[in-house]
Amino acid sequence: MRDTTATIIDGKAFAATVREQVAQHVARLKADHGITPGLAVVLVGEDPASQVYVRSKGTQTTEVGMNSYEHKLPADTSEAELLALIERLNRDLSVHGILVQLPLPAHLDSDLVINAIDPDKDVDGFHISNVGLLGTGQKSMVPCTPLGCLMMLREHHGSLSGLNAVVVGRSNIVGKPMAQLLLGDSCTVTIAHSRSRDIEALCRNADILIAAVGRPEMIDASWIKPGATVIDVGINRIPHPDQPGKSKLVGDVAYDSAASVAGAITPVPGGVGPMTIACLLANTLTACSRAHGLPEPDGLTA
Ligand SMILES: NC(=O)C1=CN([C@@H]2O[C@H](COP(=O)(O)OP(=O)(O)OC[C@H]3O[C@@H](n4cnc5c(N)ncnc54)[C@H](OP(=O)(O)O)[C@@H]3O)[C@@H](O)[C@H]2O)C=CC1
Ligand SMILES: Nc1nc(=O)c2c([nH]1)NC[C@@H]1CN(c3ccc(C(=O)N[C@@H](CCC(=O)O)C(=O)O)cc3)C=[N+]21
Repeated sequence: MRDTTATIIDGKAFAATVREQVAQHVARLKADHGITPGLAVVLVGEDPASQVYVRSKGTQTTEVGMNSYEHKLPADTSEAELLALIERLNRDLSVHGILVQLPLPAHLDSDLVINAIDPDKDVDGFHISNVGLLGTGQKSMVPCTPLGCLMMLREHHGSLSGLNAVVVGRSNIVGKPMAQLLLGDSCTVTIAHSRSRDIEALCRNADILIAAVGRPEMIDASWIKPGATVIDVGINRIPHPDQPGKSKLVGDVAYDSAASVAGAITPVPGGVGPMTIACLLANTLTACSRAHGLPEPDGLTA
């Protein structure tokens, strides 16, 4: 039995250092070139959780010195209206990054909408061109959540080469791009999902375990190899156990249990979430630098 508990990987603190780097680059772009990066965020409908998230993106965007453009459209917006807005943002030279908040209302085809974004402005990295570029190891826009996870892993481990990585979840926005990035850093990658057999045993083989499932506290100590690094992507709001009527944010990992076995672990909140937003700002800066033919910031891309 290990008598130590895991190192906490502090995503909140790391995100603050990423934002500080972004802010310094933005200040230089302004001073030397008179350019201010701009991020447009499009929200369709009134999902309260999405509204909170969009608001915090807007605040952090202006805090690092970028322009933030928020477009809030009613839930019954037609596909043609949304595509017309995206076309306008594609042509707008003051907009370097475009993010369409997902999920979209059911009457809108999210693949069609995402693929209408200019791939060079696709700061989420969800456009099929960026997915293809990432999959073939070419320069692309890298999805923010997996990029944030990769940054924390590189910071903690140095090299990831040869490590066994297990990604639980195969979504287009987290699981699959995460697996591509880990493969790019020479991990041996396994992707597990709802049909995987003996998923606990697969996970117990992981030096790096990424949980991106959306099931509150599904993964506990018994799934984890002693000393492994655990990255918890899950954001689940559950009824508060002690305070009736209140809610609580938990990950896909049972934190206390997992921390008794893992070597390092990210908390929820304060882990992957803040890094996601910091990487969105980093991607916007990268997109702006590329658009103007200027050198890209070091250490902020994959
Ligand atoms: N921190 C952040 O910045 C972000 C956090 N999130 C959070 O991450 C989590 C995952 O998000 P996302 O990828 O969009 O979710 P999806 O619902 O799109 O994908 C979930 C994946 O988990 C798999 N899965 C579901 N149940 C099980 C199970 N019992 N055992 C094994 N695998 C299972 C699914 O498998 P199958 O394909 O077979 O159905 C699917 O591949 C959510 O909690 C979300 O809120 C998401 C984005 C950003
Ligand atoms: N086009 C698009 N791109 C996204 O990247 C995207 C999206 N749509 N839709 C929703 C998911 C979810 N997501 C989160 C980002 C940050 C936190 C975050 O900062 N969480 C804080 C806590 C926030 C709170 O207290 O509610 C934390 O974990 O510490 C959470 C969730 C990005 N997503």
